[in-house]
Amino acid sequence: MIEARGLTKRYGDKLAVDHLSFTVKPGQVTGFLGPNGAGKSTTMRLILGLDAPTDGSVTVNGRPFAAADHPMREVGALLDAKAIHGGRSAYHHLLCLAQTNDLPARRVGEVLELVGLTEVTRKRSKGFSLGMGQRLGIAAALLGDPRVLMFDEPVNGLDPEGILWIRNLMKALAAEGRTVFVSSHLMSEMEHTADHLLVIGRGRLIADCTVAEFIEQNSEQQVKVRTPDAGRLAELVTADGGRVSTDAADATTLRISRLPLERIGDLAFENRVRLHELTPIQASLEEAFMELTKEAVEYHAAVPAAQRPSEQVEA
Ligand SMILES: Nc1ncnc2c1ncn2[C@@H]1O[C@H](COP(=O)(O)OP(=O)(O)OP(=O)(O)O)[C@@H](O)[C@H]1O
Repeated sequence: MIEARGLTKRYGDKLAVDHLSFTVKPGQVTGFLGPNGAGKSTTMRLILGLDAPTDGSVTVNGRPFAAADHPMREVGALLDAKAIHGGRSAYHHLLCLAQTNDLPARRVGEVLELVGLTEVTRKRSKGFSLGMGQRLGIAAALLGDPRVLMFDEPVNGLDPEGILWIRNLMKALAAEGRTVFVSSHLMSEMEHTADHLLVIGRGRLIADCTVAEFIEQNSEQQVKVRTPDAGRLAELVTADGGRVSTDAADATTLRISRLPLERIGDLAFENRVRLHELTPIQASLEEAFMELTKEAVEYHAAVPAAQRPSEQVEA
């Protein structure tokens, strides 16, 4: 369990973390989401005692982590996978960590097997691919068999097989009753991995809920309609209180919100508008996240006009 109360970190004029209060519970994967610069890494560093808060507090299993007697047995963290001594083999890197943390040497072999690095245990980590480095970082996090695990952007730069592996590992660790806290700016990834979400923007907490609640609260249900009579249907839907957007590249397809799918079908039937498709669209976590954090993004890129989504026809 991780508990933050009024956690605040200021760097000069910059309020990187702004009065964050949250609880990360065991037995589930908690995704820590936010756009670039939102304060995720700073929060993780504060949890681990690598930085001191300007105000507020954070505890791991009821105590500040800096006070832990056996840190690696309490928390396993993957913050920067590249922060390893490249000249050492995977085996020696982990052995060194085990010895300095009073952990049995047999754990080294166990975690190497768990992360699938048994074949390269004697190889210098300098020659490791990004994915192998990530696995080695995770092996180090698991060395002390901790109840709390923290991963900062663990899938960055990984191939689909590596992403799937990390996803399944995190779920398995949570199913064992551990606390799993994972940061990402990849919404699509969290959608498949996290049970619970904490979303921050500009250092502030903007959502603390399940994935399903997050999508429901932050996005509109839409309906995709394909019809050879799109102009007529758009008029009917708009007159009935619906909101229509069209795709500049495909004049026969409409996206409709604010009207139930059944009502759209009835309107088409009553007015002899032929439909070729009528599909409900569940907004993805990515879309819900963009909607929620659009005010909290630090740096906006200009979008060329041709790439902007459709034009809106308001009711
Ligand atoms: N040591 C530091 N000195 C000054 N400013 C800092 C420092 N560390 C972080 N910041 C600033 O604090 C803010 C939060 O940064 P942080 O790295 O925690 O965000 P993040 O959510 O992890 O971002 P990203 O997804 O890009 O990694 C940023 O504006 C960053 O520039």
